Amino acid sequence: MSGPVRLLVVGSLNMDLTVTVPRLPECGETVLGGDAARTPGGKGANQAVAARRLGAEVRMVGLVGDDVFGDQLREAIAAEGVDVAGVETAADAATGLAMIMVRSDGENAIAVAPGANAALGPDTARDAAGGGAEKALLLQLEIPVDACEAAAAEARRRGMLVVLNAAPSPRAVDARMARLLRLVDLLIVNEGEAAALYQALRRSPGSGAPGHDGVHDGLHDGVHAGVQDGVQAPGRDGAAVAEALRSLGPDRVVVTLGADGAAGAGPDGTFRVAAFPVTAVDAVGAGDAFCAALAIAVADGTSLPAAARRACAAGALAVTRRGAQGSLPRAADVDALLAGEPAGRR
Ligand SMILES: Nc1ncnc2c1ncn2[C@@H]1O[C@H](COP(=O)(O)OP(=O)(O)OP(=O)(O)O)[C@@H](O)[C@H]1O
Repeated sequence: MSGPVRLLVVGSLNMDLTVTVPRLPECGETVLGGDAARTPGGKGANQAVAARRLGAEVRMVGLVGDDVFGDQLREAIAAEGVDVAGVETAADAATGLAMIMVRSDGENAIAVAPGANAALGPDTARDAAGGGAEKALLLQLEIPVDACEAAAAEARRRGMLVVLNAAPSPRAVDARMARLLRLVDLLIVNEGEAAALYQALRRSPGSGAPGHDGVHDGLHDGVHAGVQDGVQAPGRDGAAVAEALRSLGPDRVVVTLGADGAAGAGPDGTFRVAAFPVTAVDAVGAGDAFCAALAIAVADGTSLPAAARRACAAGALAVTRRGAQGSLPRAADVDALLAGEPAGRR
């Protein structure tokens, strides 16, 4: 490796308010929970911290509100060593807020109030991508799509690797989302996000997406239904779905499959990566650790399957600990798990 990978994250910062619950409430129901916690989060900030802990040099660009949460978020990621010069304060906006419920088996449900994140404009995003010497740009969908598009276009013009974690799930692939996807080199989605994009792909005429055989398959051998907002995942397996999603633009696509690992597709074909067996405590942060690890490894020239294996190790370690940023593993932890040391020894 020729020094640390330099990564730019243009994305969200949220304060996470987390309550542990014995089960996730039904509509109209109140469930009495246990401990509550207030911790720094937001997919952008989480992935920035994850990448930093995994050894990258990271610059974050985003917006917080003019309030105490905003100051706390900026301080939290600065304390991790992330460059926060591009994290600005939006006047007249509250800091983004995420309400998280975590079930005892680690599964979660989340509602986000975007606040200042929604005010991040395309000019700021474009300037961010044009103003550094990073090798890769890492984006998520907790900021406006036109900001992502502006950053991605500029990053691509500069020859950077453009990575998009299409989370939270896009509700529709409208013209702007379609344009963004065509600017992306590496797309990372979980099962629900993959299902939503796949459905959109199949609805578009002449998409070339494989047909549905009438069986309500999950993304991976029928283990999970892959349902998000009523959308049924139609593919037979994650690798086939990843391959189909390449027709949206990204050359490389990786689908995360929770406790079943990940699947992907690239110019060299499709692959599956098994999950590392761990005791799940809290799934929050797994996706963020995975995305950061994958982006760094691919930016560093690692093959996609090997990068996905490393990312699975990072994701597995994140589920063994509570919280979002607090649960993110360090490079040495990932190296140890890849070398066969059981998770939790560190
Ligand atoms: N229970 C688990 N055991 C082992 N590895 C896991 C487990 N859950 C997640 N992972 C790892 O983390 C990766 C990301 O997890 P997942 O597919 O749940 O993403 P996500 O839905 O984006 O997560 P998040 O809940 O953080 O938003 C998986 O591909 C897998 O490698």
